[in-house]
Amino acid sequence: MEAVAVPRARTGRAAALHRRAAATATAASEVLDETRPVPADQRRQYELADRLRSAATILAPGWAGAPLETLTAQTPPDEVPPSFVVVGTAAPLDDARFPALVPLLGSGHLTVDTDARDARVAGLLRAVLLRLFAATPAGCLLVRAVDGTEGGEVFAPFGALADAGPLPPPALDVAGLRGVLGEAEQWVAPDAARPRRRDRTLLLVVSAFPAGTGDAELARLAALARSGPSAGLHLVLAGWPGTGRDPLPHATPVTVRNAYALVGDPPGASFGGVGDGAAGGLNAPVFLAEDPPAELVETVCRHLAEQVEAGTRLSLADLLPEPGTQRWAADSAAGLSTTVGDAGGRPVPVGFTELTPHWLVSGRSAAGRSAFLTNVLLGLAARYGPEELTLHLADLGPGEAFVEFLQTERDRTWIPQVRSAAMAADREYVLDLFDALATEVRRRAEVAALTGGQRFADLREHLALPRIVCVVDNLQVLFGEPGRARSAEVSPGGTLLPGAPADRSGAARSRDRATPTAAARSRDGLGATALASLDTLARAGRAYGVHLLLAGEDDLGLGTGSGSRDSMLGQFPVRVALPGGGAVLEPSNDAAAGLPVGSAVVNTAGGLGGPQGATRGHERMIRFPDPEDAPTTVEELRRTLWTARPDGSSPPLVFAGYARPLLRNDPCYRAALLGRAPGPAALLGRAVDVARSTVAVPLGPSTGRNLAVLGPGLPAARLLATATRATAAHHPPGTARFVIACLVDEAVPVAGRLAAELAGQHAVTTVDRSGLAHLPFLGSPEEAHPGRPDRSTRPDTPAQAQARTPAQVQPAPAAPEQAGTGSAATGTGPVAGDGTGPVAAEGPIVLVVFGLDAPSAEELPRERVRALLRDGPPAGTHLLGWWRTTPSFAALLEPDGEVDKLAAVVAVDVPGAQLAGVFGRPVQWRPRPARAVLWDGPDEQGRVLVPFALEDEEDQA
Ligand SMILES: Nc1ncnc2c1ncn2[C@@H]1O[C@H](COP(=O)(O)OP(=O)(O)OP(=O)(O)O)[C@@H](O)[C@H]1O
Repeated sequence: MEAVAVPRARTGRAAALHRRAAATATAASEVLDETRPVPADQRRQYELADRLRSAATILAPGWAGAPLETLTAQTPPDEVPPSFVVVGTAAPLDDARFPALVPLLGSGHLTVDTDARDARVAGLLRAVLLRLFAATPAGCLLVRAVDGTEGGEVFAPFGALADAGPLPPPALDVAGLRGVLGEAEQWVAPDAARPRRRDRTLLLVVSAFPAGTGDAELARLAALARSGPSAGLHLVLAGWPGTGRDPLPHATPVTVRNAYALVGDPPGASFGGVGDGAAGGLNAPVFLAEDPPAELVETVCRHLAEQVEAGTRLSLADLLPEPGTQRWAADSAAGLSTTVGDAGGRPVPVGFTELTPHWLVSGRSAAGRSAFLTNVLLGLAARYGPEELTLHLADLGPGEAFVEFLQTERDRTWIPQVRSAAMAADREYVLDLFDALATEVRRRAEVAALTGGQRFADLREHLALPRIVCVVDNLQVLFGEPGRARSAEVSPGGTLLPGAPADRSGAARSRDRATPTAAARSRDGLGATALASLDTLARAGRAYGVHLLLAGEDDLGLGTGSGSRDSMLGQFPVRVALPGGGAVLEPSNDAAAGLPVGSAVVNTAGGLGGPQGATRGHERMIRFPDPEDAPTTVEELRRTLWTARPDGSSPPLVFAGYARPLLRNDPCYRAALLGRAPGPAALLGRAVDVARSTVAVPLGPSTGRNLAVLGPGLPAARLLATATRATAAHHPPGTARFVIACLVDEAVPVAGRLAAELAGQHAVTTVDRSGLAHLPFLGSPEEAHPGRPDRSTRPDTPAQAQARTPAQVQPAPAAPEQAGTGSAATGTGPVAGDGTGPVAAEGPIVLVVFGLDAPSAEELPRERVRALLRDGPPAGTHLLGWWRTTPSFAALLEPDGEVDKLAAVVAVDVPGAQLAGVFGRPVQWRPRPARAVLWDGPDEQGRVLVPFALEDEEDQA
């Protein structure tokens, strides 16, 4: 019984299980029926699949939709990005299949409900990315990826695209996701200043949302989805959380099932067709696109990277406003902004505003610093007119800089925003530039105070106030040793206009480079003064539209790398690190390591770094073009801007540290020749300053209005000769008398030429040493004033002197070569005291003596020379003298006497230490070629000047 009962029971249980299974199957099939595509009429399915296959070859040809096995890395892209891309194979029947296409680029987005931790989804993403990259012309598709899967390897096969730019390494965490969102938001933000390039598309791909992704990020994605398609932004989001959240706007949703996937309706359309009554979506199961072979992905990416590198070389035009946009349309009230380069296909703008007032740019020599600066300046000049922007440019390094902006001998156009420019500038020039800018800041501050403390943007409503950008390159020289960067004394161009470069050729940019040394760290007095001025200017300038762009090597001598968060450096939030320029970033920020030429790290947070691998909103790696590759663009831009310059614009004031000014071109000299000088003066050269002032020693009728030239060599003698020529020009021809004595052999040619040249204009008498000793105003008291007590060392009046001259002054030599030092009488010159030349009878007398320190000069009693210096000028006699040794001049000073009671002193090649004895205080000056320093007046700190070159100086050398 028992044996029978058991099978029965089992049978009963089996029957019950069967019934239950049948009921489950029925229930399951009811559920599945709701979702599984309902098989339609078979024949129709075959026909439809056939038609859809044909349609797919048209809608998604080649890389967009063809089977991968039919494609190779050499298969070319289409001319425009594909509108559709295949996501899998739809199979309404096992043997009726067609490619499942979705619209993406140009129209919408794609979401997948499952993330890439499911290998099929990872494969789908790689397949879609591969197809889109390969189907789009190189450089037109930019992808930003977020990979929240463990290990973050979903996009690893695309690594070759990282360096080239189209697909930077993916963001791996939520901070990175936010960075990518920020970038995408910028992409869609309407911004007139940098219109989007219409030939580029940004695709944001998320393989899985990183841990910590919250509602805020998802909401930002939804907002991007709404505005993206019309702005060229598209999203592919795997793991898009569907539950409790609306579908992503404008997206085609893909839902992954166990064996297949379902493709929902694309935005604004239905697969089912009108009136089909289907629940929506493609009415067929879709087998997702398979993971493409890794080698194919790598080959395609390598190929693409090469094309991007070669084919999308940036050109200067990419940084300028699009052709056809209105010139100088931008307003600088709120700030200036220009495109400095390109980050992964996106233009990168950087500005000068109150928040980012000043920039530091660093790069080693030949790192493209000039190229970067030129791009920035041309970009600004193209956007902001002269009423919005003024530029001051200075380069402390040797060589010709900023030539693109200035007049040359061959091309007289210039960039009209440039007010001043200096190449191979002296440190004193930059100091003067800072002073001039500080004065302008004070002026603006005063106006602001008068108008009730208005801000810059408001002030502009009352006043024409351009923003000012001051660029100083090779700033480290300012804090280094004086003269470290000096290279050439004479202009390489030889026949330069004063201060004008010979041409704008690239060859002129090859420089004799100065390398900063550790010694540069110890600032001298001038360096310390410069730093203090810079500090003041940086702080005060930001609120008044005065901006600094400081460039150079290493830390620019500012100590940025020391870790000190100095508050002055805090005024420079924008840091640009070119190759070798990582010192302007925070020490822990190694973003600039290994940069190639033509790229830079642009950081707007004072060089601060951020989490490794994360996309940093405040930092971009950019590429920038070499403007030398686009000479025509530069040329056309300069000409266009110059043509549009406001009426009355004058060219920039240019200082070229390697050039020597010529007397005949000097404006004060020309004015003197035309009788328009304010008073007699000796002109020495041009100051090392922004205004390019002529350095003059007025020779009025007051005590001590003489010139003492100190210096051991011929440059000092030449300076004396030129100063004398200039003095002569201040007197109408024939109204002055020049008495020239040369007591040292080496200056004989210089003195002779001078005498010959002046003889055509004035009475000139050349005397030797004994003639000098017997001059009425220098001789012994008895000789000078017979019968008069020697109170005074006052010389004869000019009339007295004139009365005595024929007897006591020897005529000038017949030819310059004959001017000598040995004999008492030296023959007759073309103009002499014999009344045969254009002789001045009553005019001032200028006594010019070369070599007042010579042993023969000892015949001149010191007290007589002193008296002449002190009392001669009121009586119309001025001494212009050259002392080769400083002590011989210092000996003329009375104890506690002030030098300015005797003469203005100009030193050529005399170290500061030797001058202390003359001025009674320490003098900081290291002589350098083609520079002199003038002290004229009791409080004079010494004015650095470039002495005039003699026209024939090279012959004489
Ligand atoms: N974006 C670029 N891509 C490729 N080459 C570049 C780029 N910019 C500049 N160069 C080239 O690099 C070299 C150095 O450029 P540049 O003169 O601008 O450097 P620099 O840093 O100013 O040099 P230095 O200050 O030492 O004179 C030049 O031959 C220039 O043509």
